[in-house]
Amino acid sequence: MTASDGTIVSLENVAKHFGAVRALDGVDLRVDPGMCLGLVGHNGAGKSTLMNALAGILAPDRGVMKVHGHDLTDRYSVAVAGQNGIRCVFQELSLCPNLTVAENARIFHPSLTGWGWKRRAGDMIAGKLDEIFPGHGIQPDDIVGDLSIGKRQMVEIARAFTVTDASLHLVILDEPTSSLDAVTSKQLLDFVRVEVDQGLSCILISHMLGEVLDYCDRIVVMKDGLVVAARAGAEFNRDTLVAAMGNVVEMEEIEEHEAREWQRGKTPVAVEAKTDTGNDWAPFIAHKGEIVGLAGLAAHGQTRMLLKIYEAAMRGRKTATVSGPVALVAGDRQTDGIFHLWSISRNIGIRSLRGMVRRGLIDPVAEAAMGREWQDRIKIKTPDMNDNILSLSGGNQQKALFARALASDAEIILMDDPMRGVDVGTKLEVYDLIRDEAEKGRTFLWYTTEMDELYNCDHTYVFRDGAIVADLTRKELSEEKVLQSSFKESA
Ligand SMILES: Nc1ncnc2c1ncn2[C@@H]1O[C@H](COP(=O)(O)OP(=O)(O)OP(=O)(O)O)[C@@H](O)[C@H]1O
Repeated sequence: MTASDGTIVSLENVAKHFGAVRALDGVDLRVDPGMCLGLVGHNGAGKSTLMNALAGILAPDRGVMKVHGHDLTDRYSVAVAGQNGIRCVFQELSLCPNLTVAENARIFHPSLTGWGWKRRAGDMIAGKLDEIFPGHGIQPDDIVGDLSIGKRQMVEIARAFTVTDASLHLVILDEPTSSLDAVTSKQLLDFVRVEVDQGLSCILISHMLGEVLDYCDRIVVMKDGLVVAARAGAEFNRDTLVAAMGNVVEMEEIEEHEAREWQRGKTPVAVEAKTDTGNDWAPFIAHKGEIVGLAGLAAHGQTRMLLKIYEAAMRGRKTATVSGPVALVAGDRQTDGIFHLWSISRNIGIRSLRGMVRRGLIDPVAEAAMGREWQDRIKIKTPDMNDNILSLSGGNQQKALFARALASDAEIILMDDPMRGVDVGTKLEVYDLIRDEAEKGRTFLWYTTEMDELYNCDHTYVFRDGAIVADLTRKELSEEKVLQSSFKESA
């Protein structure tokens, strides 16, 4: 059932307020069949709110929502979106962690009933995973909560593209590659392109501007709840896109990967560890003041190494040698990072409580002062730091986790893919902050799925199958070398 103009969805003048925050301030958006639409904007610009409205999760305060030309404003809901072939892959993944991969797939398909439904659901999701992510290594009977965040993201994406009886018209992908490595991200984006060429439509929300520029037919830029630019993808380049987002960063800054002066071994060892495999090409060593990268395909032992070091420092385990207090910026912020019931300020201050306790109680003035300082330093977008942490956009929650680690007394900071969902302007500021703190003697161990971020590191260990397979200096580092090491024996 398609209206005469062929549009899948059109939103007119859609607004949504959360108290004083105008998350959407009158947005128009239109998606046509066979279109990959890129949606970009700074953290808190309103992208996820707009997509939540489109997925039927949030009811707008005003505006018109039309699907296939029909005005559904008054009766729009998740069920109506689903019936009209609109699905969403959420930034904060929506899988049930206690169910298997197959059972999670079944949730989207009520028609999968009767004898053998589990096997059929398993075959369906396995087939889609094979199609999108060949070599994914996920089994239909895996419990979702046991999977790494990258694999969970893959399951959530594959599930969104499964089809049984109802047809699929539009898949909204909210930062789908944020936990995927370069190889898996490309598999997904190539798949999306094929689907779009066959008539499906996708909305791709991403802070990876290269992805949006390379894969989207049309790009819409949001700023402070408004659409500020909407043009054919080919009419943008990185400069004009960054400028449209309202970022004051210059392109040279983004591309500048100038190595800092660093002589390895001139400072004492801060961390020494080995993987469990016994196959390491080099021991894992970080010196005081060093920025050490952890690279390779996702879930090849990088997070395990960070947790091993964390446990050695926090619980006195002999799994690694650590010279001082550590703080961890968790990669899976919903599960391991934020305290969901607490305010933003308390979430930041929790790692520094010792310095804030007066007569056995947390000093609210000190806590608020720390919150305000970090709000200014890394621009956490909120009207009130006493608001609940969940009132922040995804990228702003991630900034709060950064602030927690940097505000603490930790001499060693472990970062597990810490820039998930952080916008381009903030990233550059955080990179500078990390450099400054390293100059002052802090040690950073930085696992990242973003190749470009490794250029901020003094040297980089590449992991494969749980072992260290290469140790690249800043000068030796290249995407090709990291990929080579990720697939071959050593580099
Ligand atoms: N449930 C909520 N309660 C209060 N404020 C909210 C809520 N959800 C979103 N907001 C606010 O609305 C604004 C837009 O948030 P949204 O999540 O849409 O941004 P975004 O563009 O998706 O950001 P990011 O790139 O960080 O994911 C932000 O200022 C955010 O703090």
